Amino acid sequence: MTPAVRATVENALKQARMNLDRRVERPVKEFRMQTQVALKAAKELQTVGNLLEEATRIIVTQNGSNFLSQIDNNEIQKIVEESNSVTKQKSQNAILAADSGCIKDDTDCQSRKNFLYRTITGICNNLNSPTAANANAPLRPFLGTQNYNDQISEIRRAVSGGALPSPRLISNIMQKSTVEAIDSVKNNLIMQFGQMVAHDLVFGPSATGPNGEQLACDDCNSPSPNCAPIEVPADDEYFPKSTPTKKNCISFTRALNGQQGFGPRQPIGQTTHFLDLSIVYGSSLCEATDVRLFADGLLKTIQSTAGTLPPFDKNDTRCQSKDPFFCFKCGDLRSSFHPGLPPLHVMFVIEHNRIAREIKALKPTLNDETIYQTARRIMIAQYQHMVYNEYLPHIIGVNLYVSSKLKPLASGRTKYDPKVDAGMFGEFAAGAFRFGHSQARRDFPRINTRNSAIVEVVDIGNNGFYTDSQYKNGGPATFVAGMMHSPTMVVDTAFAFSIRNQILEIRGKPASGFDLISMNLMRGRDVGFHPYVAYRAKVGLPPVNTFDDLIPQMGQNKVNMLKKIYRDVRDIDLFAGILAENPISTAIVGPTAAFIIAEQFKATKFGDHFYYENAPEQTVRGLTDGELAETRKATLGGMICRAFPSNILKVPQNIFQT
Ligand code: HEM
Ligand SMILES: [Ca+2]
Repeated sequence: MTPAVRATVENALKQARMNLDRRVERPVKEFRMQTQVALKAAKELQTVGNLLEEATRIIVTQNGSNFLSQIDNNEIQKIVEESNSVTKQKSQNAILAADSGCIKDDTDCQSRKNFLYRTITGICNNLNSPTAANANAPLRPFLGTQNYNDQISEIRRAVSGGALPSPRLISNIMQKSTVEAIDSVKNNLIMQFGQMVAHDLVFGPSATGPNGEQLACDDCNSPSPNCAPIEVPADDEYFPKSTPTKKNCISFTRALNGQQGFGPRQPIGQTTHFLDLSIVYGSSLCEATDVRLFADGLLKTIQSTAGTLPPFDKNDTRCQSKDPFFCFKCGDLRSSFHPGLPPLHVMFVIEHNRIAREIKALKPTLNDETIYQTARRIMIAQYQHMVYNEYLPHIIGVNLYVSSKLKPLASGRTKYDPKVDAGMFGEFAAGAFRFGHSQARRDFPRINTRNSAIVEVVDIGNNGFYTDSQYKNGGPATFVAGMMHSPTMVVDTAFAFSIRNQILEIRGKPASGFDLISMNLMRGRDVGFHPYVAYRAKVGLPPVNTFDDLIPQMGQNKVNMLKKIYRDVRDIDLFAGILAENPISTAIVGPTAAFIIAEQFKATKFGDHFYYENAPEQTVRGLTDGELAETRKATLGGMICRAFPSNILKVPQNIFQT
């Protein structure tokens, strides 16, 4: 970088700091429910991210966008530190150390320990690029670039230059145009398992105020670049409607900006991007510490009359159910979000502890750490096998599954490719893998398998961060039984009432929650998705000039629906487009979602040094041949039977079918 460029950068940073000091970010007046809570390390990144976003804006305004190509982003970290314009930028190691009081990850990638077991944060998985796909790594744009109106952060606009239609309007029209349908074959466990996989891979934290405050983003005229309020149409049937004199908006906080160089806003994923059961073991060192018992390799549990439960999290301020029905502490902050999650979380914890006890019985002299890490390694291997062997073919269909080399081998080994970045694609995280929101039904019927009767039906709509139901009626096991024996919904453009109206609604306070479908649509714009049609070429679908060109993938009715929503075919949001596509053969999603999901799971498999089928090499101790042979026999059904032996006596032959 030339001295002149450097001087321009330093000036822009100085000016940006002053602008941020003057910027009014409105914190919420009273606490609001949220799932996308940013942890400490993400907030550290945001301090720099917000500064660089503002500095980019200044440079583009003053020097034009071409100037950005003269800036060497590798030098920016140092300049930011030297210019002292933010509290000293923390390096990755400092972020790890920021978890003071918690166990430490060994960040020396050359040390042997990291080669034996995965780190908690995912650091050192890729030895050439130690922070690739670790907790807080950036989301990767599927087409290589993001789409913002100003190339920096402003939400995409319609081809006409005006605003795109409100996501709530889109959600309403999709719902009205489609008849809700239940899946005639698949059960609700496929939805719930999918959400666990989603939470393992993705956690996009929301932006906060400069001091970590929750932002108020419900003012339709909010000037904050961290807010994108969702306008409620005048004919809305649930949320307070907009009127000719006053617009009403559903609150929407943008994804936390973790950009560490000049250029566009950069969303991040706060969990490890690897498929590594971070939902169980945590993605930060403090989470990992909180869930461990630190004796005999065990994880903490609670014994209740409803069976084994995860330990309490008495500090979760989002918890709506009161003492003694505390919310739970698991490896992921969203574990008490709705009734379907704690049962699967506790199942993994029970299985971990069973394996740990077995190891201890076989080798009584092993210490806590070794037992914990060994059990964790076996658990992750079993779970990866379930995802690749049992779950994925149902989602993307057998042909793509096989041609993408996602099917586990019957024998032999896979080969790790250090050139593959396992990091999440933004379009997977905030688009394609959210197909499950259309699978979600309104309720969770609980079944007592001893008499096969439904004992209770628990609605998602008034059970967000209420865990009282987990302590009653047979506990988690009856939820799992219910999921196995009740159907899931078809993936299409119709959604369950609670999903569209009552996410995180507080009991007795109608419209205090959110519409998940409009959040998905806005999230896609927030993180810079291109319009749906831009992805089709990569998928191998024919180009689109008019709405009618979409008929082969969507059918006339869906195309009519999209015409009602968008003025130009190039305006269609990715999430709306993929849900409007008809499923491909033997899949539950259409060609575009299937393609993005397949590409992601390829990266997740071949870019993970610890993927369970990889050959053991000098640097990473993979599974032995015997261990791998055992892992290849692992099934989700088997784990369910072992976790709930007194309640669940049999499971479906195909675990994802009723
Ligand atoms: C009852 C079921 C479910 C509910 C209530 C639910 C709710 C939510 C909510 C509130 C968000 C955050 C939205 C945002 O702020 O942008 C989210 C994100 C997400 N959901 Fe779901 N979800 C459910 C099931 C599923 C399923 C079955 C899948 C996939 C198969 C899935 C995949 C995702 C993904 C990939 C994200 C992004 C994660 C993140 O950035 O944190 N969800 N979901
Ligand atoms: Ca993970």
